[in-house]
Amino acid sequence: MIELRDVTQHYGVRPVVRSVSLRIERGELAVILGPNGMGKSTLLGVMAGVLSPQAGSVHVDGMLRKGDPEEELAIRRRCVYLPDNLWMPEQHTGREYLLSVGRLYDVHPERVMEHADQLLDLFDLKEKGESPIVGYSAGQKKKIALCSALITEAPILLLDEPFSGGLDPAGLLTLKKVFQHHARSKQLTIVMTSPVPELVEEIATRIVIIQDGRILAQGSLDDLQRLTGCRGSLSDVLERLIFPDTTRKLAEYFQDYRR
Ligand SMILES: Nc1ncnc2c1ncn2[C@@H]1O[C@H](COP(=O)(O)OP(=O)(O)OP(=O)(O)O)[C@@H](O)[C@H]1O
Repeated sequence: MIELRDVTQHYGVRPVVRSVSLRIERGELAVILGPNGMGKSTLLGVMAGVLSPQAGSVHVDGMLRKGDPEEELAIRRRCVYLPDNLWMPEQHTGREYLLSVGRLYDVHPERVMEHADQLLDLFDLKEKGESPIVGYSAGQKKKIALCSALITEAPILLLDEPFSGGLDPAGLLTLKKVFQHHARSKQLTIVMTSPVPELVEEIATRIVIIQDGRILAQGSLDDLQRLTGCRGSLSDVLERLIFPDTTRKLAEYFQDYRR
């Protein structure tokens, strides 16, 4: 379980996350959704402990984030955080990287070996996994980064834009199915950011819509549809909530274009 209590995060004097309170239960697949620059990655960074909020607190399974050093260590063992642009040791092969991350998280060596094979196969990296990461395409690097989060078998995954970075349709589908399975069957808590509703609509059990660093609305798609009175897709719901002017602006633009 992850709980944020009245969290505020500034860059310099500028508040980017403003008084956010949020509770995500075990087994939930929560998506922080909103337009670019609204504070999604910052909010995730606060949950991950890479940023220290100026006000408020973060609790993971009842332990205070960045409080007692032993509790912080226990939290780090339970959480894996994947930033959008993960640094990876590019001279090593994808397989070597996965094995070292698995060891770091104390996964049994035999299990790590077996799981690395399965993940490389699942994401079509069986051959590529044997060569240095430096020679991977952008999508292949993204896949290895995602595999490195999965190989930890950590119960809490914090993922910044896991669906971005050039994943192919097979990669996107695989990732969605893996996330759904892990949340439902293994009761993993998965929190991810995304600016694109279409990519997360079918898997999110909770959608947290962020605008200007505040939670505008949250709940299941059903909840958000009820709130907005819109029975359409998540994209339609988001348009009602955040982009009510988009259709008008497009009409005006095309009108001007014809002149
Ligand atoms: N290190 C930083 N220093 C100063 N300002 C920052 C820093 N990181 C982000 N910001 C600013 O904070 C705001 C929120 O950024 P953030 O990356 O959290 O948004 P986001 O919703 O994740 O955006 P995107 O969808 O584009 O990834 C933006 O205006 C951004 O310019």
